[in-house]
Amino acid sequence: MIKDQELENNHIIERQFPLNEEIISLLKAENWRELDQYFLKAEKPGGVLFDFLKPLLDFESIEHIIAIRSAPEDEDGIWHDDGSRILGFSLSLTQNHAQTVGGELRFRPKGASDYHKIATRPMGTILIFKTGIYGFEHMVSAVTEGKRVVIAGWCS
Ligand SMILES: O=C(O)CCC(=O)C(=O)O
Ligand SMILES: [Fe+2]
Repeated sequence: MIKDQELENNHIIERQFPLNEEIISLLKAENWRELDQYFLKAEKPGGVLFDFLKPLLDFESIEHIIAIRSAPEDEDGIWHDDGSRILGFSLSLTQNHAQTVGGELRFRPKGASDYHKIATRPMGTILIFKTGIYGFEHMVSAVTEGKRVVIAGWCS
């Protein structure tokens, strides 16, 4: 059950997630392994990410991946709905978002021709959105300049 009124009404919302020095130094060092470990802990009950998302809806577990897209080899993603997950999120860890072109998150009711688009967000911004369970789908467009780094994840 969704508990956040803004998420309920708007289907996709943007919040600021508190990033600490540890995350920022791991990012600068491109230490993806340790960064992944950090979020494995953060997404467990009592962890910072779990507790951050908890007020928004009822869920039991979180999974994540570190998704990196960079020009020029990047390609458009495909429309998808995150399957049986009840919520999707995309936490930007993009350090130079002003120099990053493309990498839009596109979001729409399944099969609609029009979509809502959100350019690559600054580091610390988290987009939280409804999945196919609620009749929505999303995709990420190709990064045509720069590099986009996000923690993409799902609540179940
Ligand atoms: O890269 C993103 O912002 C979202 C990625 C995504 O939708 C997914 O991995 O399911
Ligand atoms: Fe997704």
